[in-house]
This record gives sequence, structure tokens and C-alpha cells, in this order.
Amino acid sequence: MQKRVTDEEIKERLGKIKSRIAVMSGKGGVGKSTVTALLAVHYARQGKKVGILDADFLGPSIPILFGLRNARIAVSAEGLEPVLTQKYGIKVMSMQFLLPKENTPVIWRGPLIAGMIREFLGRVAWGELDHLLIDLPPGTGDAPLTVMQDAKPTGVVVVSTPQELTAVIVEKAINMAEETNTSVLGLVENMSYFVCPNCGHKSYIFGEGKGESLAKKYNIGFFTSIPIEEELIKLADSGRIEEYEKDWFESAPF
Ligand SMILES: Nc1ncnc2c1ncn2[C@@H]1O[C@H](COP(=O)(O)OP(=O)(O)OP(=O)(O)O)[C@@H](O)[C@H]1O
Ligand SMILES: [Zn+2]
Repeated sequence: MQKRVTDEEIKERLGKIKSRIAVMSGKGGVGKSTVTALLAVHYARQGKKVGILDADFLGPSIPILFGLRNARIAVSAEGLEPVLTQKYGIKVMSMQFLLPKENTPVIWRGPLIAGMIREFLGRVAWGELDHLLIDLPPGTGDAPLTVMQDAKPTGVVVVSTPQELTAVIVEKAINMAEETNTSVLGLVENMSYFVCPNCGHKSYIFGEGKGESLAKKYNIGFFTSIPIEEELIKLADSGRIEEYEKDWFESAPF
């Protein structure tokens, strides 16, 4: 048996990563993984060295978005080697890469998941990175908090759909960030509106402006809203998210 990962090992690896951004959501299925991937692509296009830690162990979707579902990790002298994405060479680590078969369900209890995240943080050979994006487990409970405590993010980005987006979600996110001595850097309202392909009309199906006013109210420095888009679904489902051309984070200050 290999020895357990120590705090020092984690500290040493994380010390080579300039910024670590945890992406969280109040609920599952709101687009957390999609936003994580789009943020990674945003940084990669600026020439930054980027990694993604898929810490959503029970529903690992990062490998699917980048067409890496059949990839498996290798071990080198440096540690566990992350898998590189095709277009930008983003370094990805996911539980998915350790499963014997693609569709093996991950049925794990909390403590095991916590142990695994420490393995990932202490043994993955990220090398020097400008940005590590961490796709947290959904929700604002123990699971994402445990990951945050170990990964010590420099900031948190919250993703929500307009239907889920309430003051309560934002407050929970702020509390979670505070518990790990960090802050909420940005709020992303996903599936915010739909642009009619015929006339270009922007339709705010679930109401307009809620996200932006919550961001203002809670002093969150960056807000963006992403529409429901067929193109995004197509590229995401076919593992070609790197080919999505729009950048919803152009003006992000982080
Ligand atoms: N802006 C968008 N327009 C269209 N489809 C979207 C958009 N954002 C996300 N989706 C789709 O919604 C589904 C859920 O997205 P995603 O997997 O990113 O959510 P999640 O919050 O990470 O979910 P989970 O909790 O399962 O990890 C996916 O099929 C994705 O392609
Ligand atoms: Zn129309």
C-alpha cells in the first residue's frame, strides 16, 4: 500500500498553481461542468497554462465535454499524469480515467471521496499552472465543502439557472467561500435566455435581470449570463467543447 498523501505534499503541488477556481452550484444539472469547461477554454485561448480537476466524482462530465471518456491516466516519476485535451492541451484529471469501464458507476461514500480528492491534489503531476479549475460536486453541503477545504481555492464561481437562482443560493455560496477563507469571484446565470433563430429576439423565458441584481446586492465583482444554445449542446454532447467560439468570460477580472 502506498502511504497516504500528506498536507505537505498537497501544499507543494498546489504551490505551483497560481490560481485555483472552484466552480459550484446549488443544484445538479444547471451547467456547472459546462461553465468549468468554458472558463478553461477562455484561459487557454489567452495562452495560459490550464488544468481542470473534475471533483464531481458521482457524475464526472468533464471527460465527456472534451471527448476524453475513454482516456486512462498513466503514472510517471512525477505522479499521476493528467490527460491532455486535443485542441488546447488543457490538463484534465477525473475519476472517470481510473474506472475500469466507461459506464462503471461510482458508488462511494463521503470519506472515500474525501480521500480520493486528497490523492488527486497530492499526486497529480500538474506541473506549473496559471489556472486550475475545480468542478465541485453539486450542492452547497458537505461534499463540495470538503473538496474546497482540501483544494484551498483562491476563489469561487457560482453557476445557476434563473429558476434556481435565489438569494439563499448566493448566501450559501458566500458562506461556503468564507469557511475556506476565500470569496465569490463571479456569478454565472446559465440558460438565461433564448435567441430566436428566425428573428434574433432575446427571450428571457424565466424572467430578466434577477442574476445581475443579486450579484450587485451581494457585491460579487463579475456577472455573466449564458443563453440556452443549440450549438453549445451539440459541441458538448459530441466532446468538442473546445470548438465553441463564443467567450462569455471576456470581461472577467479574475
Ligand atoms: N447554456 C446552455 N445551453 C444549452 N445546453 C446547456 C447549457 N448549459 C448546459 N447545457 C446542457 O445541460 C446539461 C447539464 O449541463 P452540465 O453537465 O454542465 O451541468 P452540471 O451542473 O455540471 O450537472 P451535474 O450536476 O450533472 O454535474 C448538459 O447536457 C449540457 O450540455
Ligand atoms: Zn422570433
